[in-house]
Amino acid sequence: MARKIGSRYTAHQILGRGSAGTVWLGDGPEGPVAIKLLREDLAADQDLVERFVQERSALLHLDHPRVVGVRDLVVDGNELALVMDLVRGTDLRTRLERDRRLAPEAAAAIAADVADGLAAAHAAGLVHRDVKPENVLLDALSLEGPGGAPPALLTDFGVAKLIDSPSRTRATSIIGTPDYLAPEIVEGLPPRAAVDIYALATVLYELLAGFTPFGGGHPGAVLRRHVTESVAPLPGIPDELWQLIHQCLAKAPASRLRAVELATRLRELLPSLEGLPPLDIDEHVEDGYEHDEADEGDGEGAAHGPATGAAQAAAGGGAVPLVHSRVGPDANRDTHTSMRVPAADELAGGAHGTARAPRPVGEARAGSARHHRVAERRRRLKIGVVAALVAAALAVGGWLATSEDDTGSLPAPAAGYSGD
Ligand SMILES: Nc1ncnc2c1ncn2[C@@H]1O[C@H](COP(=O)(O)OP(=O)(O)OP(=O)(O)O)[C@@H](O)[C@H]1O
Repeated sequence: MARKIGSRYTAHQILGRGSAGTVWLGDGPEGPVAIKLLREDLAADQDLVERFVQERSALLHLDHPRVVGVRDLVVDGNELALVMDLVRGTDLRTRLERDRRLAPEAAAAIAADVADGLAAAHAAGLVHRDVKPENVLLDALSLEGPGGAPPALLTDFGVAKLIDSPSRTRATSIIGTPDYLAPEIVEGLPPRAAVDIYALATVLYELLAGFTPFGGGHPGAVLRRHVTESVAPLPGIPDELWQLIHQCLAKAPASRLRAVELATRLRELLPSLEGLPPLDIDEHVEDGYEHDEADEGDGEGAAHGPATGAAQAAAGGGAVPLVHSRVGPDANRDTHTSMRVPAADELAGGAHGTARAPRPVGEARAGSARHHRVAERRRRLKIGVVAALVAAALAVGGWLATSEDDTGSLPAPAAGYSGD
């Protein structure tokens, strides 16, 4: 059902829902648009509305082909809406869920597009603060680029910052999505452009690997890993591509490349990545056995229990807002996180910490998406084995009860799995 947004826009149909609100397909004086209608509780926040208006000109002036343009900001009674360019296509999360991993050329091309968008934003003094696959839209109507990748556009500029108003978060809170948060944010430093580079390198890693480098398990554990753990090269990854990712995942913000350099370096690499297939990195994990003992021996999963928050979302391929959603679409959930900044000893592992040496590549971390896929497979296997044993026992019992020919011999047991 159509609804008016301010005096100039009409929203027709819901395109999707995020944690900050609902995105509608709409139209305005210049044709079709996407309208992000912020959640009521956000729209009712006076401080947020003021920031919204303050950000107005910065957002409206960020005009770049790799950034979803914000055309208008509407404050109308209790409604707060961002009117954006309409992108016909899907978001990168949806593509990743479909393909699980992208070929290096396509992954690098998409990351280069996003880096271009970030370069323009950073030059304008804007930090995105929430770079993740959900915030990258793929334009299905334009010509495909290298590796068959559709042109990518970065969206949701300014939203993380808007949500980060003093009345909504305290000075010690963290804003962002845990898997993509740079270590300096976890340590409580103000977010600068380098946080976007770290998040983009995380996205690029995820496009290649199918999982993020530090995700999985309790959100607090994810934050700590950003600060304490290093990441090993993905098997089979071209060395130069790995060097770029590695440099942009540096703990020290100053060691990371700037967006414009990253875009250039990625584009320079594209010819050498042409035709390479997606990395073949966790087929053995898919088989579900090779690293089980190591996984289960890692106390982290045990300490935090199975598939809480981040791991559940990661297992489903989704990003991991620290504040869990309430029931139902567009529920009154918080955007991103209001988690406090961990103390130094907690980051270092502390008395109850779980800091560990870097894992060998390919090993699933307890609590990670892969760990839970393995654990789930093992659980199903166990259920199957128990069911088979019960069936066998019933069969034997039935045979004993009904056998007229009591020779003392039992039927041969059915062949079945006996391991684990
Ligand atoms: N400009 C746009 N054009 C077309 N579709 C869009 C546009 N912006 C967002 N969408 C679609 O609307 C949906 C919700 O987007 P939204 O930005 O609200 O949430 P999100 O980024 O997925 O999650 P979150 O806000 O929790 O980070 C997404 O599926 C996205 O594909």
